[in-house]
Order: sequence, then structure tokens, then C-alpha cells
Amino acid sequence: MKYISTRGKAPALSFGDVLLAGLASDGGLYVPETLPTFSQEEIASWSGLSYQELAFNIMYPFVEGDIPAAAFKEMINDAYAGFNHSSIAPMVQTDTNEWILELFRGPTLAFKDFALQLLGRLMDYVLTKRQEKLVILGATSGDTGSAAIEGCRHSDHLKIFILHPYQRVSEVQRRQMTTVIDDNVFNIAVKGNFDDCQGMVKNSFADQSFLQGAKLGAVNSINWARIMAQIVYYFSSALSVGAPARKVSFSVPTGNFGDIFAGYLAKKMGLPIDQLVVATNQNDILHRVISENDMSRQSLNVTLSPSMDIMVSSNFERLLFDAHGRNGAEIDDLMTRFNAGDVSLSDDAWSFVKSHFDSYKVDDSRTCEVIKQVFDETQYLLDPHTAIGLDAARTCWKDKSIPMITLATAHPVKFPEAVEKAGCVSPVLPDHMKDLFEREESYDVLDNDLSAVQRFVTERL
Ligand SMILES: Cc1ncc(COP(=O)(O)O)c(C=O)c1O
Ligand SMILES: N[C@@H](CCOP(=O)(O)O)C(=O)O
Repeated sequence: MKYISTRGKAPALSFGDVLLAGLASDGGLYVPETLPTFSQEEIASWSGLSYQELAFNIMYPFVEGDIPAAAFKEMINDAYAGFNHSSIAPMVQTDTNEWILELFRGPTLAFKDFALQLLGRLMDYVLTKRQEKLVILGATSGDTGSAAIEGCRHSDHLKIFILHPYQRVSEVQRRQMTTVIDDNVFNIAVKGNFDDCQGMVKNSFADQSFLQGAKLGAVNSINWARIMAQIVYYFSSALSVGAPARKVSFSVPTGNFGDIFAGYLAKKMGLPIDQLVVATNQNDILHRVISENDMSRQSLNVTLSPSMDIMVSSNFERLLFDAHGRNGAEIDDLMTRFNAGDVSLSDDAWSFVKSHFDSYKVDDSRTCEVIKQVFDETQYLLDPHTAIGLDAARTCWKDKSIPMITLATAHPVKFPEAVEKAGCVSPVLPDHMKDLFEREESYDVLDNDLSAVQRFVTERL
């Protein structure tokens, strides 16, 4: 399997190289040159497999040639061994044909564990073979950071630096990162927002001279391996409600467009998906582009769903690549125009986007209403991101005979502020985190200044 850049100028790479490269050298994102596809019969034959077996069947074509099958199976088993439910991604029914897919059963209680517990092991494997080391620079709005730290902290080949927006992640999220006191883990609170942090990561890939010869790697969903691992739970959940014999729909709380892009790929790979609903908070650029072809960047709102406080949605570029006939030169030009302030897609590209996605925006007060209403009716407590997904699902659902699955992207215990504002009681921390508020924290607060961040990294290489 070869991978190509969405901007068409970087060399095509193998899986191992893409895994370590993160962002392409031309500023684009790597995508597979061709996608594996599965027949309905083949998908049907997977019903009854364990999550780990299914994960192997779906992901192996992406890594074949770089990772031997036996080693890959071992990594998958290891990556999901720390999840607290035997199904790994269990489903909960909330109404007729309405399902919640619980993606928060991993060690850091958010969907990021699905990809990042595997990514750390994949990187370690490839780096050991190559006898190389990697400096990870990641940006987080709260969840990627802890999952990446958990996935990478035990590797002798990785040093990990995570940027989070100062005072804009929940206290539980911050402590999940900053209480990991390991020699190879560094947390930086940047006096800015998530887009600033993500911008610093991308700029650092564009010019790596500050690393004095060391190599930079990515844990954000700009790294193809993140997307690859997130495809699996679309298949597992769909199979559990009768696919491929029947269609299914998904609603996905969306920020950086990585999770829902994985759903779009599952559809291209053969899963019969009827609707893919993009659910946003007040930071609604994705809802605006899908519904009105308006991609204007507005100032970032601080919301009760902080993990989705994102305006520059990295993975949308991967979709635009398809929307432009996979023409890298067109995307290169489009990105230059976007950065110069052009804010709409061509009619053809917009039609393509609308043909695959529905969208809906949910504000903070409605998020609280949904948390409370669902809890009162079912005793099921949603986290604020999932509440946004569920409200969007109910609003956009076209055919109620088709199961609608909302991705529950985080555990409510991570967001006590929203849960309490909704009038519910925040759950207690799970056993492995119960002393989180007593643990020692370590992090540095830096100005929103790329050179200050790069200097911090260089001094710790
Ligand atoms: C809890 C939670 N929900 C939803 C999202 C949005 O996912 P994506 O960025 O892949 O669209 C994120 C972070 O990105 C998140 O942490
Ligand atoms: N919501 C994310 C933001 C980063 O997105 P990623 O999926 O590209 O890593 C977070 O919680 O950090």
C-alpha cells in the first residue's frame, strides 16, 4: 500500500514512512493511493468476530508489507487489553433504532484511545526496527493529549511534547496529562486556543530546523494511522445492528473532522451507510460549509464541549481531495486561497460534500437540556460532546427504520462542569483515576509564540 499527499508534491510513501512522517513535506495530509474494499458477503462473514479480530481484518491491508501479520495481531491485542469492556466498543440502546456507541472504555476515557494506544505500539515497533528515535509534537483540546501520552510514555524511542490551550481544557483533562511524570513526557499550556496549538505543530513540520537533526512525528489525526484505527468501530457497531443486510446511519460530534472522515472511508470500503451527520458546537465552521458553503473562519468560542473548540479542521482537506477528483495541485491552490481569505467551495465540490454529509449545530444551553432530558428519561448520562451528537442525530435522521448510531466520544466524568450545569450529578472517577486530584502535576505555561515553544523543545532534546 502506498500513500500520497493531498497536495500532490510530496513523495508517495509506505505505511511505515507515513506513520513516522505525520504531515507530508508539502504541507498536505497522507491518504492511501487506493482504498481496500470489502464485499457485502465478506463483511457479513465478520459478524461474531471479536473487536480485535475485526480490527485486524480491516486494518491489515493498510499496513501489509511494513508490519508482519503476527506482530500486528499482537499489537492490536495489546492496545485493547487496557479497555474496561469485553466488547471494547459496546453499544447502548436509548430508543427504537437509536444507539449510543461507547468509545470511552479505554484508559483515558475518550475515543482517542482506539487509535493512540495502537499508534504508540506501531511507532515503537517501526522505530525499534529502524533503530531511530522520534520527537512527538502534538496539540490537544483535551483528549488527544492524555491518550497520546498513555500510548507513548513507555517507549524508549519517543519523547512527547503536548501543547494544550491554557485554561481551556477541563481540570480532569489537564490532570490526566500533567500528572504523568515521566522523563520523556512534557506538557505545555499555551496562552492561546487549540487552533494556535495545532498551527504551531503544523509550522514545526514545515520547518524542522529547530530540532537540530532530530525527527518530528505526529499523534494528531493528521497522522494517517489515527484515521485507520478509527474506521474499525464503524464496522463493529454496524455489524451489531444488522449490517450489511441493512443500512445504518451515524452521528458524530465533530471538531478536527478525523472521526467522521473515518466513517466516510468505512462507507467507501463497502459498509452500507445511509447518513453521516456532522454534529458541531457553536464553533460551527463545518456545519456552515455543509449547509451554506461558508468556510469563513470566525473567532473561536469557549464552550461546554471544549474538545470541539476547533475552527481549523485539519481532516477536511482529506475530504476536499476526493471532492476535487484527487487532484493535489487543485488542493494546493485551494489551501493557498483559503489562507488568503477565500471562503467557499466550487459548486461541484460543495455538491460532493453535501452528497455525503448532513450537519447540525448545537449550542451550550441545548447541550445541557439534552443531557438532562436523556438522563431523566433513561438514567443514561451523556458527556457534552455526545449530547451534541445525539441532538444532531435526532434532528437530521431521515429514515427512522434505519438504525442511527451516535458516537459517544468521551465519558461524562471528564466534564463535570457541563454535567452539573445540566442539573445532573457528575459521576465518580473510575478506580484507576480516583486519586487524580491528589497527584503531583507538572507543566509549563508558555506564550502563544512558536519560537518560545520550539526553544522549549530544543532545550529538552
Ligand atoms: C470528546 C471529543 N468529541 C469529539 C471530538 C471531535 O473529533 P474529531 O476532531 O475527530 O472531529 C473530539 C476531539 O477532536 C473529542 O475529544
Ligand atoms: N479534540 C481533540 C483535538 C485534536 O484532534 P485530533 O483528533 O486531530 O488529535 C483533542 O481532544 O485533543
